[in-house]
Amino acid sequence: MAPHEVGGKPKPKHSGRGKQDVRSLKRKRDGEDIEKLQQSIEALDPKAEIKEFSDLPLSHITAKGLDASRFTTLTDIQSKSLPFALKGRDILGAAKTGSGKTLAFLVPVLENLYRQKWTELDGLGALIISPTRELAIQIFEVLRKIGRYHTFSAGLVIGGRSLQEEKERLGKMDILVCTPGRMLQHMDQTVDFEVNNLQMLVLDEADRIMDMGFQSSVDAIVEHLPKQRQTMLFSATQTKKVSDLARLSLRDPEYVSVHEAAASATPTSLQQFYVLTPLAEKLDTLFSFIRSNIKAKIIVFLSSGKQVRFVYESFRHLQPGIPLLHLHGRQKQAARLDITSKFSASKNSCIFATDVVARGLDFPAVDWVIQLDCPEDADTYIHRVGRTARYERAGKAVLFLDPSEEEGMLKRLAHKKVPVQRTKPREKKQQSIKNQLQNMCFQDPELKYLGQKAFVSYTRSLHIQKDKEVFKLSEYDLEGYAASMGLPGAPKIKFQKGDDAKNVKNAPRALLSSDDESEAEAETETEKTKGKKGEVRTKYDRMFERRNQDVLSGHYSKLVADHTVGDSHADADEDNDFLSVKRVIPLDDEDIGDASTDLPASGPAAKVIPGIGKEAIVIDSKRREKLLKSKKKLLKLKDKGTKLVFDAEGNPHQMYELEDEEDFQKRGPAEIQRAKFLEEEAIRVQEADLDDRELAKSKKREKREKRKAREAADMAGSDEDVPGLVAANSRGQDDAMELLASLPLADEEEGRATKRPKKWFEDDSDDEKKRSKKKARVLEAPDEPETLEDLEALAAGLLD
Ligand SMILES: Nc1ncnc2c1ncn2[C@@H]1O[C@H](COP(=O)(O)OP(=O)(O)OP(=O)(O)O)[C@@H](O)[C@H]1O
Repeated sequence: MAPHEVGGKPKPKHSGRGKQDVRSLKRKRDGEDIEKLQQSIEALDPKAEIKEFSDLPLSHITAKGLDASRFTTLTDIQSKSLPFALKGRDILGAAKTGSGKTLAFLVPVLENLYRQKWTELDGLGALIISPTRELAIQIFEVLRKIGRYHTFSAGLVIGGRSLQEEKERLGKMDILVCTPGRMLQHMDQTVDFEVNNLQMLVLDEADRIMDMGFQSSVDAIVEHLPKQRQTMLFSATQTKKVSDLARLSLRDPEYVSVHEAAASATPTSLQQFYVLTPLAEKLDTLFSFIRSNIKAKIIVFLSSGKQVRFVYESFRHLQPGIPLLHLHGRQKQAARLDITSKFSASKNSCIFATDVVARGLDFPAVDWVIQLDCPEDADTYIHRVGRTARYERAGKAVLFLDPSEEEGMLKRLAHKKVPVQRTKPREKKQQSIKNQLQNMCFQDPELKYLGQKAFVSYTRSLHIQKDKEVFKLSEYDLEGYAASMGLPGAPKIKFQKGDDAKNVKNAPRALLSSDDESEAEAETETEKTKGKKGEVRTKYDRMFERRNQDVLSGHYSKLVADHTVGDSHADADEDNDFLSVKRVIPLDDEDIGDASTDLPASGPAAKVIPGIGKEAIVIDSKRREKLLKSKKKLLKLKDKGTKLVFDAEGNPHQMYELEDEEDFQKRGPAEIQRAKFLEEEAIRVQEADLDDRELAKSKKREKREKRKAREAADMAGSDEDVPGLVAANSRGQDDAMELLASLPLADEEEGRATKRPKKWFEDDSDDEKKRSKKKARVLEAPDEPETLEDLEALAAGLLD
């Protein structure tokens, strides 16, 4: 949480009695102010046409904050809802994107608490719920700006920080801006978090909160709150669903829907177009568009985080000449904040984003909103285009439609009063990036893999769309799309029945399997680690829950086989795959040389691939790959090498070469030659044996003589003493007993071992393990080291 004193102005210092006088005077004056304010509010005609903030009965500190933030004139939604909200009425507010809804609820929050002289001793006064972290941060920033002269403390509860730290500060807050999941976690877990006194509840982007899978969280939050309170719901696309009202226990709410009678549901300063581009051409069209708008600020919406990552990564390589950014829910919070502020600050850049993250965000001066993947419904369309043409600024939006989507989507947009007109990309500006993408995917397996995942997630999103009049899966050219992404084929996908696009897409991340892309924000720590019944789910549990586990592995093995060996034998056992990507690597010397890149594997996975004549290796697990990063293991796989002998002319020969058959015959029958060879060799061995014996004898003799000489020298320099103590004295020990005393006794050794202070992380079993390890090591050491490994083992034992 980022706690913050909303009003942070230093108070003037006074001393003694003077200080008390000033305080009581101030209190009296504030009391009068508040009383006057209250009267003005009661007298306020909520239907009066109010144009300026200065015409509203606001406290001087809120007025000063608004003025300092340069807010003077009211927007439509502010002018229509503020009088009711200031009077404490429940509000159901709907207004177009970028029309100033944030101030429409923040001003009443500050004012109504101020008039009640709210302090932290009263507990939490207002709770503002937002569907996404980014939007919550944005609301909090506006609150800080306009509330800078107030003395309320306000906090952000959006997750991503230490729960404990948040817990400690929660009790001191007057106003909280939060995402639903994290808030609920605190309500359930934080002991002294007092919400019984809450005065105001605000739901920004209420329709989104409701259909993003947060219903149950919101229900649970509302259950903790007192029934007597003011509730305000704001959204760009208002629904008057009775069920929603019942759930939030709104009391006689005022419907403020400023643009209901307007000719369009989108700002009039927004120009909206659509282009018909078959799926297989949309990346080309997008790239051409970006290339010809490199001085603009562009947002491109895609259907999933994987799509976002693939398009971002591949376009980055293509360098269109404009800074590229990407934003999706799988990014870490800090990275997301960094990206949003970079995009906000930039004059020209292009950001690829998913819906959930970018919803409600107020990026200044966006020129273009591009919808590369068709939105799931007209409301999503409205939210997306709402990122441009905000607060009286101009903006343009382009929707990319596959011919099969055209009729259905245009019908939906017309129904929601969204005026779009068809436009065509200029032929001569159109350029194809298909070949480049193919090259890139061929050279960079990571990118190809990303492309495959993006393809799968996109296709799946089409499958789970509810509106089958718009999304007709069989009519898309999916093979063509895969090819346009640079993939050598379309991965096969098994679809699950009964998936609901909105639920899957908007459900909190934790509720989905890790393969699903969702950017919903209400991820709680408990949800993250625990399953439905509260049991802890491990990485492996999640792995087993994944759908379409073999989609990519099967496809990938095929690709690799096609590309690397041109033979399908490589994936003969692909049916046994478990989400594994096999890489087939021909085993030649260069491959072995570069152990850091593609490593061949040993063991059962090694196969001879027909067609290349060499042993090739299938890497089917990370563990195997890691194991093989040892040069020693690699050497085993390498050819052993052959010993050569050189003749007088310096020509190399094998140690044993077959001699010419005719020469051999000339020397007589084979049997006689063999007997002769054996006789000669026996004589040679006998001679060699004599030499060896002679050598051994002379060595023994030499040793004996040396020992005698040493003993004679010792006898000459010592007293008549006990021979056993000679060695001790010869090492410079004055008293032989000293040496003996310093040696441990057999049972003392054991005693000392038990007395040895234990390291805090050791336990008895560790000791035992160590001891048995030592024993095992000694036993394992071979009597006579034969190989390099034996020598190493022996050396390791000696060092111990
Ligand atoms: N009275 C005002 N005077 C000048 N600028 C304003 C005023 N009210 C709001 N704005 C500006 O208009 C922009 C849009 O405001 P805001 O984000 O509140 O819109 P919104 O209706 O909540 O949009 P969305 O539905 O997309 O979330 C902001 O940049 C804000 O600073």
